[in-house]
Amino acid sequence: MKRLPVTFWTTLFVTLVCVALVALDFDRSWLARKVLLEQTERNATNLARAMSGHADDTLRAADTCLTDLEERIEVDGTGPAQLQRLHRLMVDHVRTLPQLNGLFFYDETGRWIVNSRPRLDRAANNADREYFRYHREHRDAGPRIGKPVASRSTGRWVIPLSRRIDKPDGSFGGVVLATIDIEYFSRFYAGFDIGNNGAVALLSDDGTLLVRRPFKSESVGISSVRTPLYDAYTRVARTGTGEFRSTQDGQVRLNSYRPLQHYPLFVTAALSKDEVLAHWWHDTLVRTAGVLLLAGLLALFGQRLVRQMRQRLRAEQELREARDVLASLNVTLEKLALQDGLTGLANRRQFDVSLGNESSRAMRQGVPLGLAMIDVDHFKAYNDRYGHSAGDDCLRAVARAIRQQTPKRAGDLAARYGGEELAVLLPHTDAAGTEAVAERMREAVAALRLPHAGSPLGIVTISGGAAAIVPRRGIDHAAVLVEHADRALYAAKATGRNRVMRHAELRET
Ligand SMILES: Nc1nc2c(ncn2[C@@H]2O[C@H](COP(=O)(O)OP(=O)(O)OP(=O)(O)O)[C@@H](O)[C@H]2O)c(=O)[nH]1
Repeated sequence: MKRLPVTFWTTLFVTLVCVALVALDFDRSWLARKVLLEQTERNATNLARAMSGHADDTLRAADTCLTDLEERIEVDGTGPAQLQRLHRLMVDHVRTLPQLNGLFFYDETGRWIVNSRPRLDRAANNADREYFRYHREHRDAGPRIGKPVASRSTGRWVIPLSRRIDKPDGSFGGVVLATIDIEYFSRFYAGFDIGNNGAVALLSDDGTLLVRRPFKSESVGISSVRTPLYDAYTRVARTGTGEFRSTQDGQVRLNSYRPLQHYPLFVTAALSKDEVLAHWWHDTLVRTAGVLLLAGLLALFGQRLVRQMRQRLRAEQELREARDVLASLNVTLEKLALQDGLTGLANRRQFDVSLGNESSRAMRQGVPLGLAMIDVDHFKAYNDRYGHSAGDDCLRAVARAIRQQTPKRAGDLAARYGGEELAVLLPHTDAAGTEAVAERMREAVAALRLPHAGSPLGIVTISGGAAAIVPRRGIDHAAVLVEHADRALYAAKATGRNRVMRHAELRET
């Protein structure tokens, strides 16, 4: 499988980190929102429970007064002394129970008989009130909670709580009424922290709105039957929570609703979802902006890093290629510098270096160093007859034959010494050995049988001069060796060519 480049992994890593950052932040925000909404729902439920208990207690205290009054009227009658006592009792109750706006007793015609007010308006008549008509027509003994009305005696909004009075014969004997101040509930509800857009309300089971915060007098007594909240209360469950849009102000709220324990009423506490989530939105937007900025910076740095890595990798690749080109160029240059272009043998420069090195080595080791100087016979004539280019070909052929005959020991070197003159350096070789090698070379060239009309033999031949010395310190042995070999070559030329001569002095060494 192809290995993916490091830039790919870096890009992948940076991308993953960025995505993980954003995903973690999103998850955290969503969890915070969930927790906040759950907390809000719990708050609304606790509020509804407190309201329900409070309303129950409020009504029960008022109802207890009514039961007390009912019993006294039915047992003691309504003589002047009894009425006076009833008046005192009513005043007492209203003083001690802050929720009570007033206590009243009307006879069977609706006439005001006694109440908790200091002055009694005997001309007033409440026979037209809904609760009065109800008790006149129904015999049930339980208390009745009526629709809120503006009190005739005080002008304040009150909730009527009433009970029927029976005469000893069981016929209708009038109504005792407690009016409960809506203000009392409003004051209690004002103490709740429901934010700016929260709402709480007390409603009767028939859907009539009794008290609401925020308070609007035109809302008191209206019907909530066609609201999603009432629908849920009557059709789904009498205790529950839900998200409903208010028909009063159009706000979506988290509602918790529950009935009163002893009276046909229910309460609802509703907290505005938008308001609850406003802080969360603010926090989330600020943090998300931060996280996005961070991720953006990371991506930017990552991108720069990857670009730099790419550039570096490209530069490294280019460097490697340049180095390879340079290396091969160097090899070529080296070869060019050390090789003779025409014959492919070592050039004069390499010959001189090798001669110096081998001479020193031979001196250190005390061994002989042999040198054969070789020259093509009558080469001028060859050139003249066959042309310079053919002369070059001839030189190449001679060089090839000499290279083939050059021993392959370390240090053995065949070189073009200059013009048509060649030199063969043979370390560890004495004069006889050198002569033998040169002789083999001569034979090999003759065996080529290259035609040479300018030569008495009719073929290309070579002459060789062989010499060897054991170099000693203090003398330029290299120069001496070349001179000896040259002299031997000269002798070979002088004595007829196509032969190899050994330098005479060497025989003495
Ligand atoms: N074609 C060709 N000729 C060369 C080259 N180098 C030297 N020569 C020729 O080799 C000839 C050498 O001639 P000489 O040194 O006078 O002697 P020769 O004709 O070989 O006669 P002997 O050496 O006495 O047998 C000259 O004519 C040079 O021009 C070369 O690279 N190519």
